[in-house]
Amino acid sequence: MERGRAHVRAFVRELREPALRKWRESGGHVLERAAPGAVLDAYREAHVIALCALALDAQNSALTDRIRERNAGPLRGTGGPGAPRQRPKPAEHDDYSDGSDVQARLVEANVRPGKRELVLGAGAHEHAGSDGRPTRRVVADGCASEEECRLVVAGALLAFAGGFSRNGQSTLGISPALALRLAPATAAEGDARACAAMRCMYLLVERARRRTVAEYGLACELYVSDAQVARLQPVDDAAAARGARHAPGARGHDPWDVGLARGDQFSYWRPHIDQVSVRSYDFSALLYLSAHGADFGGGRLVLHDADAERVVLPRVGRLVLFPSGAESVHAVERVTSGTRFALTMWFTKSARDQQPDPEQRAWLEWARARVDAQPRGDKAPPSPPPRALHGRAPAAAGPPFASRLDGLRLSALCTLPAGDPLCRELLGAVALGSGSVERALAHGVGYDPTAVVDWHALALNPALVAAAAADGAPLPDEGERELPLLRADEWLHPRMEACAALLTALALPSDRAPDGARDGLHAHGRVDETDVASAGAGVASAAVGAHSKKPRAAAVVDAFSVFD
Ligand SMILES: O=C(O)CCC(=O)C(=O)O
Ligand SMILES: [Fe+2]
Repeated sequence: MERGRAHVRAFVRELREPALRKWRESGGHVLERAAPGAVLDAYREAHVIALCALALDAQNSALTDRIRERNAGPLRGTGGPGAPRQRPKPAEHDDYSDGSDVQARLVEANVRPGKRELVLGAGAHEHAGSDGRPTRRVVADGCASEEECRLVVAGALLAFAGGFSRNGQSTLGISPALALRLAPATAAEGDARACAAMRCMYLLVERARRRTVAEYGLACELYVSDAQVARLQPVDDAAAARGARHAPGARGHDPWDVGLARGDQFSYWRPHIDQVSVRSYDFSALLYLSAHGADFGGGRLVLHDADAERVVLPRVGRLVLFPSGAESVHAVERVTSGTRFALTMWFTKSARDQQPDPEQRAWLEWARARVDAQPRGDKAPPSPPPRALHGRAPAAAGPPFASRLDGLRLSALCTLPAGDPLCRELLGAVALGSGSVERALAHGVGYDPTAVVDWHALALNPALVAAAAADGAPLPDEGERELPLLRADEWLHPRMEACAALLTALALPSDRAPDGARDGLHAHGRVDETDVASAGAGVASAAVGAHSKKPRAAAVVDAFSVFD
């Protein structure tokens, strides 16, 4: 084990510089400009670890491919777990109508060169909108502090680690799934630091919701319909035209260019009406987390009104509000350099269309109570909510997860998007105890609950590695840079073993394939088939020639991949 750990440490040390470079390219430069503190350092370290894990996964799959080639006959065309996946092509949406005649007509009428341009400064602005009807837009500065904005960016970066983006755009839904991913359950009660970014996101959404109620003098209740962190980066036209996915900052494919984050199929620079995408949206709210000019070039918000283009320049902590309907045809100008981060929110008057997740509601209520406590100067802010899920309290008092590992497993599972049926089922299962999680998996992805569950397989998920580091890892300080990395070796170690085993297998003469691969694995020592399956399902299946029997772990991993 010690020798293995030394390898992991050497590996991480070697990858540290390129991983840090990647962190900057994926948006970390926004944080560096503002001299990050200890918490942000921890998020950056977690990101570096997640990227190292991703690089290992990339190595694993490259090796897997080579072994599959070597073992060509029996494995070719079987569509086994290691085979390239056929993903459905996203629908083309660039005819500017989305099936909406109103949007098509208003874009045609209002998006044209030569219009005068007016910059909207801070304040409330009343004027005729895109459809000529009077409307009110609000630009409010200082709605979030620099520190809050940086924390949200740090958390989002961690969640985006190694993820693809589409058309330079990545979005991160703020949901219970993300809550579990960024704030493993064991940290929720005791360690505010680990879930600081998540709480901050909820707090800011709630602040924006209240501000919208106040600015529009609403007598009715207003609910959160959707909320996400959006990252925009420059993208080259040819790739965008192909709808290609990019690793942020990458020019071609590199070891980091793997991931699970969802890209958005829309081009953000395309003029649109928010209500056309989701009918129940009543108000759109944007809280900018990085600054036009300082953090990125381009990226201005443009409202295409009948008489003029009204432009908003994003600044850190600046909130923009506008009704989501036909009065607000808008687009974001292309980002030409750097990284633009925004918290994008949509509110609805319809109780039916609010975000339905019970845990999220519990967190929102907590956030509301916290906002209430602030002006009163209460010394003790309310404690975070218990994890009430699907109307059921956790099985026992105290933390709902028996161990830290339990929390981490579930945080990995919960990288599924909120609203996804499997995600729902899993979240519901959390409330009932881990036996039900297995049953939910059995139902959702054909996981075999009677087999011995090898949860270690979930170490494949970069979020889990990141969570391991974010969850209570000692904060690095000068001279102790490696502390979180040492903890990460638990998670990286099995993958290192798998890589080494595969290399051994590759060195064997090809006439011994496919058994050669299996022998190679055993020859490597401590690695038996179970270990290898736990280190990488795709790797294992190719390496041991188990193409006809889908390993359990692969079933779980596939479940993630269909949603990305
Ligand atoms: O980020 C912005 O300024 C606007 C984003 C937007 O229009 C959208 O996400 O629908
Ligand atoms: Fe929009």
